[in-house]
Amino acid sequence: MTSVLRSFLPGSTSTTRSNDCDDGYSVEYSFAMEYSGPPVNHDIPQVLPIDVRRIPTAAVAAKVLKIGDENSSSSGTLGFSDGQGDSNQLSGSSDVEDTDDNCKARVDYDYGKSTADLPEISSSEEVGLRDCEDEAEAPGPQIRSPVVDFHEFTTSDVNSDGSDNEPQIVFPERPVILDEVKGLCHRCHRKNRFADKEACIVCRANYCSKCVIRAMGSMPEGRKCITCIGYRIDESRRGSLGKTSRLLKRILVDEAIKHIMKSELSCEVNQLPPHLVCVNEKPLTIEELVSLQSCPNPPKKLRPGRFWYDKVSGFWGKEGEKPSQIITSQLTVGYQIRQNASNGNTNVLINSREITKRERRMLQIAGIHCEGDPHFWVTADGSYQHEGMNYVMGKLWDKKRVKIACKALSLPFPSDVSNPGGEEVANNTGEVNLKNLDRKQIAKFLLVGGDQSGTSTIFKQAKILYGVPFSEDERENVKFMIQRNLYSYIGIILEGREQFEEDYSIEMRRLQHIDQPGPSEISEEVDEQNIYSISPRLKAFSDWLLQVMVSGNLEAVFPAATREYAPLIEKLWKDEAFQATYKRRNELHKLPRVANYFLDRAVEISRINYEPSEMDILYAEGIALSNGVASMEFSFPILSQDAYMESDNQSDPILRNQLIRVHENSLGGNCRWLEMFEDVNLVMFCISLTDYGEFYEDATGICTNKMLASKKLFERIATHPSFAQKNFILILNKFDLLEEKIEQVPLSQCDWFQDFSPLISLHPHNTTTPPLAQRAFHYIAVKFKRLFTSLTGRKLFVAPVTGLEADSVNLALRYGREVLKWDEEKLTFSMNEDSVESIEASTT
Ligand SMILES: Nc1nc2c(ncn2[C@@H]2O[C@H](COP(=O)(O)OP(=O)(O)OP(=O)(O)O)[C@@H](O)[C@H]2O)c(=O)[nH]1
Ligand SMILES: [Mg+2]
Repeated sequence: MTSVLRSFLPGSTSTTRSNDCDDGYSVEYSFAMEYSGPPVNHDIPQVLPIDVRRIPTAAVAAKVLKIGDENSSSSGTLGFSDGQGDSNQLSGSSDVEDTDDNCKARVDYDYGKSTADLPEISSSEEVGLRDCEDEAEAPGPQIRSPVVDFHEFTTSDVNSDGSDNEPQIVFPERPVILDEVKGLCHRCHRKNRFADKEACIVCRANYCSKCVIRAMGSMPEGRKCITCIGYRIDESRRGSLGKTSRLLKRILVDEAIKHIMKSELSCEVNQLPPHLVCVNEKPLTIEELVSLQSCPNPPKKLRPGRFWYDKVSGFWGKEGEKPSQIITSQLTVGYQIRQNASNGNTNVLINSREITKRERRMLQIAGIHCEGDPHFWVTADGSYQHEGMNYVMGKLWDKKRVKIACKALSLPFPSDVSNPGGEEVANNTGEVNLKNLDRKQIAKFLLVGGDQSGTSTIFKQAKILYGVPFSEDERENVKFMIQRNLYSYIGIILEGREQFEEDYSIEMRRLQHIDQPGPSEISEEVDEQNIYSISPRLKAFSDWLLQVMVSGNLEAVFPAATREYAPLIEKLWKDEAFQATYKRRNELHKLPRVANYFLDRAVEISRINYEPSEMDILYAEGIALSNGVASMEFSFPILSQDAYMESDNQSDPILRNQLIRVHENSLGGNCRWLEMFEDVNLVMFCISLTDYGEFYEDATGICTNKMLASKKLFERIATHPSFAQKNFILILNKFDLLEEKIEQVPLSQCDWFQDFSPLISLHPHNTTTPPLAQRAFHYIAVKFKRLFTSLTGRKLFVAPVTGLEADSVNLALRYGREVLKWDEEKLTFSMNEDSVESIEASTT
């Protein structure tokens, strides 16, 4: 039987179009295409209005391309009819061959302008047929265009899987056309290898920009030659469905492209034929395919083929191969999984499937014993147990080592561990996805240390460094703490003033007594001359403050009393006696070093409207902000100086880190709360380098060296079962203070450091020997390294730090990140070696 192609051309029926699409043509025409016919099972007639640009000379509205069931008897004949119903028969075209009773075609164009303005359109081009004239002129080999070959629609096209389901229509296939000459347009046969071409997604025939619209019409099923409409796409082109091309962008307006791409993706005939996807040996029905493709975590780039699916765990793979993906579990697709679905030969079963060697290796890395041919039951969340036992042994996906192992062994790992099925991903916005990403990649650092070791300083420094803002509450708390501390520093100075005043009086009296031994008027005179004496009002304030401090009520009085006493601080600051004492503040041993930083701005800080700067917050000492447990998330910014580093070493801002600071006191007796932190990746243990020369009296009155106390805490944490496999970095903090202290206080103050005997150069200008502080640091570091190795058999990393210096803290934290990276690389490397070995062993 013959299909009839009809061109409906009002006014002019068979003109030849010079199909120039040069730039500069801005005339648009629109046309619609309607197609109906049995091979295409369209419920709705496809009428697609399309704006086409750059069609020469006139505004043309070509509309309605219709393939209908007319003239079914005219074999080898093209029928054209004009708008008035006249028809022109173009017979003898051997290119036209109809094999389908049911196929009908009519091509109608409606030009909105007078014939003078019309482009010339050849009779056959609307349906993508070879233009005889073009062919005659066309250079190069004369390749004949594909024949119009409508598929015979038979009952065999109705696919039935034997189930009760409705029979499914199987769309016909068309052989692809393999051009022998590259760069040839299939319609005009002009050759230009460099010009963009558009290929038919069914037969792969290429068309140049001049011919594409003529060959493909309004593209109701996307980029198909008109003769390929109703045919299944070439599966190798599935990946490009819906992705527009440069050529289309050049010749069509955005709206039209959008429309075509939408149709290309959504029209029924272009969908993956369900019967070609076989899951657990069962060809899918359309319903099964839809449920598979619309599940929250569908198989990626699904193509026709044979697959296996473990519906309990969600593992998915090609038949005879290892799993390639974890899709949503519990989908009702396919038969029961076969034991040899993935061609495993390990005698280890997961959900009735014998797993592959790689999977067994992954289980071993996860610490799961695979001896004795075990049968495991693994659910979608990674919970695993021995088959038949009601005891969950653990969760695969919670183990970091498993993630690394899967990466190294090219095994799938759930994209979102907390939700392996991906339900949330499907329902939520990008914000949630970002959170998931963060959760996935976060590296946790636990910063822990003893009293005054500097953990809160390092924590605050990290906040400032990585732009993690202090909250309003934190700022307010620190403000009050700084103001309270200020009063305590002033109290210490006032206490010192009393002492200096008394010392001064005694000295003056002694001197005057030497000059004029005699009665008591002298003492009154001495008191008046005492440079450390203050006015009665300030004296009253001083007495009150010292009293508050002695009674331990400073916290109760301040910050409430700040407003009231701020003016007095200003007065005090101007007072000569106070200033004289302040000048001698180095003699006041109770005054912390950091006090200088705040006392220099005492008047400003005591004001009610004082706002602490980030530096103030950093320097603030006392119980606030990071008292107890504090946590922050951050990422390392890529620094410009990193540019010369290998790209691998550059920190990726997407990689998130979490710094958790915890003080010894928050760990409870025997550090029993430490197990709360068992999921951290790195422990940063902080010790103050000045501890070696400091002592404290415990509750029983025994004097203990602080370094030994820190050592004890270190031992306890290093050997804690929760941290048995963790990386450790020892932060030796307050290096700046060590530099000063080591010159005055020998390291041997601490019993553990008795054998520190650095060679001291006799030459004062010797520059080859490192400074004493450096050697002391090195010595302490080695002491701790040996201790750690003896306790754990592992390696300890050590970093010198000055908590008050940003660079120093930055380096230490980046060092931590590097340690984690090395660890991951080491693991990956060892696993790769192992897997290569095991794969080699299995193949030999
Ligand atoms: N000079 C100097 N001072 C430091 C350094 N690190 C911390 N400090 C100071 O040492 C004191 C104690 O530091 P913190 O960070 O509060 O110590 P901590 O670990 O929080 O200990 P607690 O305060 O007992 O909780 C503060 O006054 C800090 O300003 C440092 O590297 N150099
Ligand atoms: Mg502190």
